[in-house]
Amino acid sequence: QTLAEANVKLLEPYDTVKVSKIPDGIYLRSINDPDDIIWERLPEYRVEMNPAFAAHESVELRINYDAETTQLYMTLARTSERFYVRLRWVDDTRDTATTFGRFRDGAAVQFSLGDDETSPVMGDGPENAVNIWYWRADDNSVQNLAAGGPGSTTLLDEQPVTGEAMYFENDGDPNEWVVVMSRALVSEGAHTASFDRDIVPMGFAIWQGAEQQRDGLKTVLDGWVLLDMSAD
Ligand code: HEM
Repeated sequence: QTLAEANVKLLEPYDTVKVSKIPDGIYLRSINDPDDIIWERLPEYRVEMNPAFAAHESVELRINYDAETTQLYMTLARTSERFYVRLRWVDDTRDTATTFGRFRDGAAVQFSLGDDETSPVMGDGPENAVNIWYWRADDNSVQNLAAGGPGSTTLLDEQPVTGEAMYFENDGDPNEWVVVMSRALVSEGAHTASFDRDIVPMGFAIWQGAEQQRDGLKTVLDGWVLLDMSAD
């Protein structure tokens, strides 16, 4: 465990975490600025990410269950208008294109549209769907998706989620991606997660492009983190 890890609280699946409130009148330099000083003032947490189990055979052939768990660092915040998640993780290489044997880096968060009984494996059927925000390093955009289990990922008509990423080549320390995604708290549309709830179950996925990760081949949090939205 590095010093950086020791200073950041580890969240286990099904832990509750309070979403920080950014006071009214405080603004980021730009809407999703990954490098804004505000992030240093808010608590950061981490979760341990493990390879997603093989949902189909082609994943089984490529998966490396012995791979070390990776750490995903996160800051969870809201203003009176928007919800923000800032993700940070070590990645030696910046993969922004899909070429032979290499794929783009990516990150996604998912929200249960119901409670934490919904499957954290991207939901389970149309009645137990999830809303996914999916950032990809190739076009640096965030897609607003819905899924009711692996293989059912659908691009939604409404695209209210925005994001921005920065890749830091750190002198002496490992390189890392920092990605901020955000959305207005109030957003219309089918399969759009509501933040007007006491508890919002949230999940996480990371794709390391240099390790051929794409689709189901990725690291995930095995379960939900329960967002406590009550801060004011
Ligand atoms: C054990 C857990 C999981 C398994 C077994 C799994 C499996 C899969 C499979 C088989 C696919 C390819 C078919 C498709 O596009 O639907 C896929 C794609 C995808 N998954 Fe998952 N998944 C898991 C967890 C997650 C989590 C936690 C998230 C988000 C936080 C997520 C987000 C996505 C996204 C965005 C895609 C589309 C990727 C692309 O277009 O390259 N998954 N997953």
